[in-house]
Amino acid sequence: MQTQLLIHSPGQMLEEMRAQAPLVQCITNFVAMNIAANVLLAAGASPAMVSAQEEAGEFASIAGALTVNIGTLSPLWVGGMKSAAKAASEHGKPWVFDPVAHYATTYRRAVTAELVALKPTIIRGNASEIIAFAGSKSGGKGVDSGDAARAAEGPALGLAKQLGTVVAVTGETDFVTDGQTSWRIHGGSPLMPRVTALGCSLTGLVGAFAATRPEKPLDATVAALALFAVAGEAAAAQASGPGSFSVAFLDQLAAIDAATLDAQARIEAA
Ligand SMILES: Nc1ncnc2c1ncn2[C@@H]1O[C@H](COP(=O)(O)OP(=O)(O)OP(=O)(O)O)[C@@H](O)[C@H]1O
Ligand SMILES: Cc1ncsc1CCO
Ligand SMILES: [Mg+2]
Repeated sequence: MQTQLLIHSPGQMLEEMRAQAPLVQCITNFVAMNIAANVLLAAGASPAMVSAQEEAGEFASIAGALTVNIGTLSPLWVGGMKSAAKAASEHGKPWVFDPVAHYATTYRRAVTAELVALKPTIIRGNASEIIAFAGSKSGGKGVDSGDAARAAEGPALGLAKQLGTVVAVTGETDFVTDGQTSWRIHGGSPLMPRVTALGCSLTGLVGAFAATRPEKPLDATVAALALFAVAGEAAAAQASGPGSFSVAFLDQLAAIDAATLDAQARIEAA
């Protein structure tokens, strides 16, 4: 499709990311911790799950990027999330926010407002999460999306303009925008939402690409989503269900090279 319109092709970004193997600080939930670390390692990055308030800010100053995910939120997490986000901003490091089910409870809404005020570079969520930011009623059920990704494109654009961040909505088709330029990424598989925490893991991978090209958060996000889409499609072709998909997906994240990614990514200007 129109990959050539991106300043950096996803393949070129993948090569650069693997050459750098960036250190990505992932403050993610208890469910995602293991699969997210494996996804980053398979793709070629170096994850570190460092979240304690006593060290999260200091660590953010040495990491290439920070990712923050509120999936299993409790007071234990919040101090570390905030000090890491502040330190990342102060040191000019990109940070990615994954607002898991932020609409579900008063507590999640309050913590989300505090984190958004710390100016994430990129927000990555499913359709229900992005729709809820626009104040519209979303169809989400807990952490799972209940809305079509297409329905979240308008809210994503509005959110990107309002906050001056890159916003990515994932689902059957992904949509990424910085409020000016927008892309759709096709591919992936319906098996992906049947394996827990792949979205959380993708947020970590967005962090890895953003660490590689901190000055290009839009292109970096597109590259991460394109790698997931191509790897997901290839893994589904070999899988007989969510279990074997999960294994094949990690193998594909490691096996896909720059040329394959550029040849198979289906990226459309939106
Ligand atoms: N129906 C689908 N068809 C193709 N790909 C999909 C589909 N649903 C999700 N994906 C892909 O799955 C990955 C994770 O996105 P998803 O929207 O499921 O995240 P999420 O809801 O935040 O996940 P989680 O909270 O379980 O971590 C993305 O790469 C997305 O493109
Ligand atoms: C299942 C689940 N519950 C809280 S976080 C999480 C991982 C997917 O978001
Ligand atoms: Mg999610």
